[in-house]
Amino acid sequence: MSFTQELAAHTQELRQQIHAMPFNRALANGSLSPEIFQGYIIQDAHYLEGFARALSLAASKAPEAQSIAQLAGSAAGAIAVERELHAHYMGLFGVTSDDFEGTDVSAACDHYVSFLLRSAAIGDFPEAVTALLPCFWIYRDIGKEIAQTSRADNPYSAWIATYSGEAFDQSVQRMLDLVNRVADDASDATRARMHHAFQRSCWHEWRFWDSAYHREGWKQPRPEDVVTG
Ligand SMILES: Cc1ncc(CO)c(N)n1
Ligand SMILES: Cc1ncsc1CCO
Repeated sequence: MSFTQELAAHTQELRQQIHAMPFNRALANGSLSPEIFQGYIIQDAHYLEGFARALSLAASKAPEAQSIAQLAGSAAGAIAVERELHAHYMGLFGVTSDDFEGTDVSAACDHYVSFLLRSAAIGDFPEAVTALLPCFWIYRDIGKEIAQTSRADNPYSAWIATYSGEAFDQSVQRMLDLVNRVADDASDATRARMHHAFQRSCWHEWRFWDSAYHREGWKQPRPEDVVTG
């Protein structure tokens, strides 16, 4: 079994739960509320910028030239997707740049990006690339699965086409190959840290969609929890 197959086996339940989320079911049949998608796409624009920064940091730590180019290329790819997909949907749903500028990053988005940046900045290269893998892999799984059932008139078909498409598939495959090569040379202790980073990022993927679906911002102190007198 390859290392990435091991990662998949250890996270099977959570990844299946992600497929079953109401956000993804509604995206698949086109019934997802435009307000929810709008909130999601604004957070995802923030996310992709942070993700590209984390990829660039990981690129700077790569042990050989080919991986530097691969990770930096994915960083450029993420910014290109951010521009195209987000401009398309922001136009379609009437999100203005003022709406975007005026929407603070959500707690879930901030937490995920902080985790990726911390893994890339403080973790070693194996940990960094494994933390970054679910962003690629889970989106390809979800994109391909949804593409099988989605109708051509689905309002979210541009999103579905991006993540089920050939170009994205190639970058996901290169990332899987990279993580498998890194794991081949890694000690048991390093592999254990890679597993942990992967599980954390899978959880963040779940949380990002859950938070978008429930339109969560930043939880605040409850009045009833404030003790007076
Ligand atoms: C939260 C999130 N994870 C992964 C991707 C795909 O890169 C994305 N666009 N957003
Ligand atoms: C992971 C990822 N997500 C959107 S673009 C991209 C990199 C494509 O190379």
